[in-house]
Amino acid sequence: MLDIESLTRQYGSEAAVDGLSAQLARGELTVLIGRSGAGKTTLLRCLDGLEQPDEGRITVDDAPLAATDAALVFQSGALVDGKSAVGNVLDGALGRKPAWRELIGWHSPDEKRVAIERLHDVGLAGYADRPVEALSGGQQQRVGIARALQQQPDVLLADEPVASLDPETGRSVLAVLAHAVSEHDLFGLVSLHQPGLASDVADHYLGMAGGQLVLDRPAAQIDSDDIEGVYAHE
Ligand SMILES: Nc1ncnc2c1ncn2[C@@H]1O[C@H](COP(=O)(O)OP(=O)(O)OP(=O)(O)O)[C@@H](O)[C@H]1O
Repeated sequence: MLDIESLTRQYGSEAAVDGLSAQLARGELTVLIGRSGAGKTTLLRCLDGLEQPDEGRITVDDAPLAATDAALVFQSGALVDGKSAVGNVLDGALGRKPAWRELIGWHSPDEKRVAIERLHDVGLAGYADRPVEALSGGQQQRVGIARALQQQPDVLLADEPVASLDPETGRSVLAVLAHAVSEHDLFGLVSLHQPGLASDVADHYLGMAGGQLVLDRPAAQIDSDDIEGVYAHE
């Protein structure tokens, strides 16, 4: 289990995440919903180690979660134009390598083989050498997922990864995320503004309002009133 215990992150006098406790199960995709400003991004950034909580803790099987255990897929993919798909995937793991390797961008043949496998995982086997700017938005998001997987995370996070995609493409990208989570037995947490897009692949839903948890339920027990209830909170 991944345990989030009484997590608080303050910005000045405002708590963006306010004493939130929740659990994620391994191999499951949890969808995080809530109105704009509810605290979803802040929670994801605390899990990714980009923000330090003011209070509370995050543990996996009782051990503190390290920043290197989590990988975050950004809304826009955050890819480097001019680089190939496989080059972008390889860069995903660079922060974990010695500084000299980061400087010259050196990758071992084994890392390159794994990066090609990650592209295969996300349905982009034939696109390794394609510059990322010559890929569609959905394909770019798949590269972003492969890039996160290259970091060999235990926790796969995604912050509104399908916000800029049409519904059908968004669904297919979420299916790729869900597949990666179950295939690699990860803890998966994805924030979404259109929860309906995840209805086929979500295992669990968390809802936030005003930094607090207002919904925590398995997908099998969710109905539209539950979802609307989250957005009804001020
Ligand atoms: N770096 C920051 N400095 C000050 N306040 C911040 C900062 N980041 C977020 N906040 C505030 O914290 C609250 C939660 O923001 P957050 O981005 O986590 O919400 P969100 O649910 O992800 O919203 P959205 O769906 O619009 O992305 C908001 O009131 C926001 O203004």
